Amino acid sequence: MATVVCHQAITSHRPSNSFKASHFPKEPLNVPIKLRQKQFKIQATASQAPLLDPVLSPSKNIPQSYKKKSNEASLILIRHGESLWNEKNLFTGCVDVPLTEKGIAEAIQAGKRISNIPVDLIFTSSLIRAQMTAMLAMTQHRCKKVPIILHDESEKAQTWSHVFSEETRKQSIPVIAAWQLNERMYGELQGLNKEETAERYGTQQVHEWRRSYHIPPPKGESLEMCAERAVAYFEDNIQPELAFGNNVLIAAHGNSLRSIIMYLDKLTSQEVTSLELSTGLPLLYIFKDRKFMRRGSPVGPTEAGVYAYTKRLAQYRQKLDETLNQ
Ligand SMILES: O=C(O)[C@@H](CO)OP(=O)(O)O
Repeated sequence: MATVVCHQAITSHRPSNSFKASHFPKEPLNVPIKLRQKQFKIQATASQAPLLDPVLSPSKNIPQSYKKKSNEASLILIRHGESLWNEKNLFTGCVDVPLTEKGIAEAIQAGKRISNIPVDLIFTSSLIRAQMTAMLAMTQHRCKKVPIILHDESEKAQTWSHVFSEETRKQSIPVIAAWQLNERMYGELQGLNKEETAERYGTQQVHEWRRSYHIPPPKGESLEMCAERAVAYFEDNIQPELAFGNNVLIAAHGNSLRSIIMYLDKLTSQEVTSLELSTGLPLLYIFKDRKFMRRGSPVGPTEAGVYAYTKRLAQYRQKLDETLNQ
């Protein structure tokens, strides 16, 4: 299988000038500073360690910010549940529409399926359907932590959303909303009915707009253009977190996730044309030794197979069982 998008070396990120150097604990260079700034903000006056999962954290006394948490991490991808425009069969793209009742149920079901898989950090797009999906899925997680959206749109938003209790911080999961993970911008197709558009322009033309890698819809983004921002964001902000040992959940969209999966699975531009993602379906990857290993879709919390993915995941589930049975 040819490699279209190569795994690039993880680059270091320097603190921006606007942030005082003294605010930065020494960290592995592969930990994105921007993200740590955000984490730091939520940690406020606490220990300055990264947000840790107490279940996975080997020792609560060692400042975790100074060492890699683990050489293995889980990555869960979820396409949002059905939206009101999916239901109406309209091209949606970057139009910000919410989930339907069915979409809400799908998100909750996805949450049940990943409820025993560790999540330390959540990335969503800036669109409500992805954010709703992440939040609803997390209501089912057995860790019972609270997902908290980090607001960095202004200094004031950052300051006003500080959390001043370390205990509370430990019981929370930061949620980072990034426009780069938004759905592909569908240009002049946004709001049009898919079936009517196929009748007007021909099935073949509409299929090329929807699924080809290089061909953009009128005044919109091709999958290639979408990949330029979504995969770059993944490489710069998400992969370093996985390399650090943080377990990540990404809730995003059909096409932004297709571009990320193309990168993870090293699909060719031809192969990605037949990649379809169902709404609300979680997909699990294990990141180890700088490689992504696809593990399919977790079936459900009661299925034994889910816990056989890796020793680390089995241990996590066992710890959850012990903690919750106490
Ligand atoms: O309308 C959209 O934004 C997308 C995802 O729902 O549609 P398509 O499957 O055609 O890429």
